[in-house]
Amino acid sequence: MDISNWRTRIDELENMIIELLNKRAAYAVEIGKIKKQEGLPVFDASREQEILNRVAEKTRAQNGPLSPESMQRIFQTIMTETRQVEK
Ligand SMILES: O=C(O)C(=O)C[C@]1(C(=O)O)C=C[C@@H](O)C=C1
Repeated sequence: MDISNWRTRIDELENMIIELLNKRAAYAVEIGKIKKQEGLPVFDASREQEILNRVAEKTRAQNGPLSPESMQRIFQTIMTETRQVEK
């Protein structure tokens, strides 16, 4: 396969990732509404740590090519941005 074929595949995956990230954020918006009703803070350090641990574990099990640390950085950014839509 040539570069342009691989890029087409990447483009397709990006569309899926965008859709999934927006779906994830939409669920978080619902969590944000409940937190507001219950007077809870948006930031939940223990939940974020739990996600980061699971992300590293799953990435390790898949054997890369992304490292567990790299995947954790990606998910940390996702959660930081998600907090913004919950406000
Ligand atoms: O699970 C929650 O409580 C959320 O608000 C969602 C979420 C996330 O993006 O996964 C976002 C902010 C919190 O700090 C923890 C997790």
